[in-house]
Amino acid sequence: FNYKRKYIIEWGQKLIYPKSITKLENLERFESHIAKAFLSSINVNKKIHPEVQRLVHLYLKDYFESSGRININTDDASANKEIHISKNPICTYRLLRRVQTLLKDMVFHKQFCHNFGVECSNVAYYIMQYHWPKPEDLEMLAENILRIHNVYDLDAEQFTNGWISTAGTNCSLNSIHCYEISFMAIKTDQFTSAIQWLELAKEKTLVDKKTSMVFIEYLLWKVIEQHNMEYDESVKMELEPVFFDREINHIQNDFKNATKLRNLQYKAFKGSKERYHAYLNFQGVCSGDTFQTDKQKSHLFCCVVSYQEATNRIQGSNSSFHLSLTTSPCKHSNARHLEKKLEALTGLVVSGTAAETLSLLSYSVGAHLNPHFDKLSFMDLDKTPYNFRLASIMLYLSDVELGGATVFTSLGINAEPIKGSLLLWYNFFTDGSSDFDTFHGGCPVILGAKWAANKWVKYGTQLQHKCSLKRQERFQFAVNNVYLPMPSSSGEIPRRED
Ligand SMILES: O=C(O)CCC(=O)C(=O)O
Ligand SMILES: [Fe+2]
Repeated sequence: FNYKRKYIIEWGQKLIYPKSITKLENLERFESHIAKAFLSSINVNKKIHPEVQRLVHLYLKDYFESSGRININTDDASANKEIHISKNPICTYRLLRRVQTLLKDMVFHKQFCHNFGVECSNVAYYIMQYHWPKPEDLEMLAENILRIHNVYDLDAEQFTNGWISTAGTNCSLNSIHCYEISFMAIKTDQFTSAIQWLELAKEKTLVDKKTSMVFIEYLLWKVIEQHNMEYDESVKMELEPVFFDREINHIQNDFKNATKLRNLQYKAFKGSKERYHAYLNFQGVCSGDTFQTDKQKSHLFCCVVSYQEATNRIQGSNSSFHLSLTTSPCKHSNARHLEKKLEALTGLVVSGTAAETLSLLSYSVGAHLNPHFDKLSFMDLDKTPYNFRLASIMLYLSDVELGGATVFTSLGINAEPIKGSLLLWYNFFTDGSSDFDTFHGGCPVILGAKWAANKWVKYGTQLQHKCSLKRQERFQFAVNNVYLPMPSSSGEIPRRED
């Protein structure tokens, strides 16, 4: 029992907030309860210490200003148990920041527990289990926001005002938040982004007066100098770090007339199979671009097969982005059921040692996975061809509101995650050589959460698969023991749905 307790606490502490969907959701639920409790006790209340009262008001104001909804009516927002905040990167930033600063300041006031006994004990109980969000949590979330902004090339003003795509919320960022995000950009040498976020901070300061304009301007001056120092015409087409296409003048918003190298470079290297250009193509394809010819498109198969129950039970695990549960074989009785379905679906043996144990993935807002090959397992110490991953089967366990596609950067394919569907590809050709077109990654989740699972099928035991002496021929897909029709020379494939 003791061992288990220790394990749970350590596990909880290791998983930092921005990576863990379940932790973020728990924090959101906890906060909605505590906000409701504050509201009711502050209305009834007795004598509250004026400073505590000020802190509680500050906290509640922030909470109701960024509760993840468009129409806020106080009761509705705190009573509703639905998850809103942790599905939106801006709301999540506000949530973590509020708990880390405002709630902590309030709880640590020496009069707080005298005035709010029940709430005091509830916070203590929560913190025992999950710990306070740390500055690193907020930094990671700021990086996620920068990533979403960069990869999808979003309009910064709309984004910071709570509009993402067609989804609006009441969560917005003020001048201090924009400054904090620019600071993260400086810290990670993303000077182009830092300039944009500082300009935003400057504009917002004019209205909200929350930061020192002089300080922001000074910082902006320094960042522009840094950008200009590192900018050099001759490195324009080198991919790192990312700059604008010219030096920036020290006049307001001059960056708006500069082209982002991200876009120039993408134009120049779109579709390039060079590994060096993969991230550029990742950004393009994540943003919805595809660059296949019709003939190439015709090689993609889409078939509907009956496939339902197996995925539901796996949800709810405390796995975080790319922290997969590969080390513990799934003992669930559904596991064999799932394996059987996968075997029928693919014609591959996926049970026992023929495949790796199912591994779970989860992506919270802003989380992503850089482009890579699957062909080698990082878990297996024995890196012989027996353990190579012949095929990757990826199951989508959830829908994602926005973003989170799986993209193949040299093929220019973009697969949207759809709950209950799976994506299957071979990492090798039938002659045993690697298929370099399988370079792929997971796009940042913009809104919502993404749950997926991987079943990697090992090369070793798939002897029933015909090998070939022909160079670079692709394996066929055997669904329910029937090989799917391959494209004809005209590129046409008969459609098959069963
Ligand atoms: O989440 C995705 O879309 C890709 C995941 C992946 O490629 C992997 O886990 O190896
Ligand atoms: Fe992968």
